Amino acid sequence: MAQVKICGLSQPAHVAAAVEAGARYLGFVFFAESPRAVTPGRARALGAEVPPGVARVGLFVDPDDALLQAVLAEAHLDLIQLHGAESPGRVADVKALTGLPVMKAVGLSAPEDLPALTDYGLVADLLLVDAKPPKDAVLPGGNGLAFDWRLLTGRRWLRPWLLAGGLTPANVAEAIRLTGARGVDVSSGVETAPGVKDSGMIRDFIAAAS
Ligand SMILES: O=C(O)c1ccccc1NCC(=O)[C@H](O)[C@H](O)COP(=O)(O)O
Repeated sequence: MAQVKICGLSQPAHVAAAVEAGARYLGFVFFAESPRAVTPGRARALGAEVPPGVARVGLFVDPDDALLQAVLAEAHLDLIQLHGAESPGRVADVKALTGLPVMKAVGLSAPEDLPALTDYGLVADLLLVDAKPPKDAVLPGGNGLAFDWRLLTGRRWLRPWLLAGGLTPANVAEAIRLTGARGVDVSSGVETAPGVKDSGMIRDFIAAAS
């Protein structure tokens, strides 16, 4: 079974559905422009009853130190996800500042994008291999866009990685088969509208990734 991250959670029922179905990672978005954004207090409450072995992931986009410190002062997080244009040096700085492992998202659309996975693999603890967002996108992730999974054929990186981008209950099994991913991440593929998760879709996604 691939490990599953359900990203952009904001409601207790959806956290419960994800945990009961076997999610390994729960993502909370700290990016104001996102329809999935939560406050640190909300994330703290959502993560309060999470059992050991399920990681609470804080998703940030080019955060400054003050934001990271403010969120961590209130919310209990186990992992930081950086989903902006953070450099490898900034990834290392965030690890040092927070004392938490960092997952770096890398957007792919063409073979030229692949070397970034090697560069970030030197500093990040985990990699999130996502679709590169369109140039006019408001959000750098969570857009429901897939990339050509064949780009990953035969590739290996220095760190464990999760596949993301346009995954749904209907396509995740095929995505895992084609890429060999041992972890998958979904946001809009388990929603009925932007930011509105669906417990049944969460369960279906995790079952299909098994
Ligand atoms: O989900 C968001 O709103 C978001 C906002 C800003 C940066 C990243 C964001 N999501 C990133 C994720 O981790 C998504 O799960 C990943 O990009 C896949 O999204 P989707 O294609 O919608 O499943």
